[in-house]
Amino acid sequence: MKKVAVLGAGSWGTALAIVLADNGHEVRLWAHRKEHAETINDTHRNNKYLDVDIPKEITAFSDMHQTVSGVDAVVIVVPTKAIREVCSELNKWIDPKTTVIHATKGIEPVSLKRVSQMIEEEMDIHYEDVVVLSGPSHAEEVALRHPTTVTTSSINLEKAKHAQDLFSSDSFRVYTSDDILGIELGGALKNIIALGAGISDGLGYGDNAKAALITRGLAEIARLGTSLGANPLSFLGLSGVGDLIVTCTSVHSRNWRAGNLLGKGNQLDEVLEQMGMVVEGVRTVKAAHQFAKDQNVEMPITSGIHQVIFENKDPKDVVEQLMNRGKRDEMDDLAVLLKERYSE
Ligand SMILES: NC(=O)C1=CN([C@@H]2O[C@H](COP(=O)(O)OP(=O)(O)OC[C@H]3O[C@@H](n4cnc5c(N)ncnc54)[C@H](OP(=O)(O)O)[C@@H]3O)[C@@H](O)[C@H]2O)C=CC1
Ligand SMILES: O=C(CO)COP(=O)(O)O
Repeated sequence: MKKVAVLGAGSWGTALAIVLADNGHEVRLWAHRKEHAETINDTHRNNKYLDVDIPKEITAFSDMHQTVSGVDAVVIVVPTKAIREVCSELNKWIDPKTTVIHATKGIEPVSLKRVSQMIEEEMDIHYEDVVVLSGPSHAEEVALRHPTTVTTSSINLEKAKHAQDLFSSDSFRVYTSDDILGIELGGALKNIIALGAGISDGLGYGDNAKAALITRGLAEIARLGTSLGANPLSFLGLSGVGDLIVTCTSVHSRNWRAGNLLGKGNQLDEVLEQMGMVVEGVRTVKAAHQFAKDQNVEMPITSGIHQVIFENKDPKDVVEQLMNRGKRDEMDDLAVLLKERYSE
């Protein structure tokens, strides 16, 4: 049995805390609001975020020092916009030997940093030692112990394996990878495509359109990721196509649901207010749009979703624009990227 701290008491932090508690670990779940931690301890429920009973082995805290003292691992699961603030506080109290895992899916606008890079900037930890946990895993299903598969990835494979050992169970199968770049990008960028799948459904389009978005979305994710140095095969894995499928097709997905409301004609502000939970794709689309320009990589779907969300463009016009792009060979650029990578 290990002591593990989970920072972030939203839906995903709570579900991951349950996986760890089921594995016999002593789990400390940190909430940034004192009243939130007290409610979890008093009721063993976290109703706003997840409709399940929380095992007694999980204790909620709001004091960071108490939360992380003596733990073997810390799992950071706050929204991307809170990563820097939480990590800079964590850095005051964490023992340098502690394994640092994050399960957040986003890219920071303007700086274009991935979460592991933000962690390195805010903490006394080498980037190589940070672990990400990512894959097709809706909190609602994980909390019901439905079969789920994810990947833990770090340049330091020993750390990725440590995370694999902590989380692996009968219902939660964990693979490892050393391509943290590809795993983080896959997990973050799929949220943009899920917004698009929701918009498409909201407009009344069907399964053909969604399959097109998933497949061509994967192509542009792989295009950007490979141009940044990720292993193209990672995008065929759990944190690539796996997470794209689950997020674009599940009613649990907040990104899909937000997109669906946008497609039905609602305004972004009212959609986000209605959601009440984090919709990471909205900030990530800003970052990816900038990334694509900087890298000179074509990301037409991302650009279209940016136009709908931030440039007030009618989604139907964006669909028309996507359908009427110049004719091309399906594998054009991907074949070139793969050839470049494997020709040495
Ligand atoms: N939900 C899911 O199924 C999955 C989510 N993820 C990823 O996990 C990350 C977290 O998402 P999720 O748990 O779903 O989000 P939720 O919207 O369910 O919860 C967000 C949590 O973060 C807290 N929070 C907000 N701001 C801060 C802050 N400044 N400091 C500390 N805590 C803060 C909120 O607290 P309060 O409300 O009290 O302010 C709330 O407890 C995201 O990157 C998401 O993409 C990944 C896989 C699956
Ligand atoms: O990442 C997720 C599932 O793997 C959760 O996606 P949403 O944030 O869209 O709910």
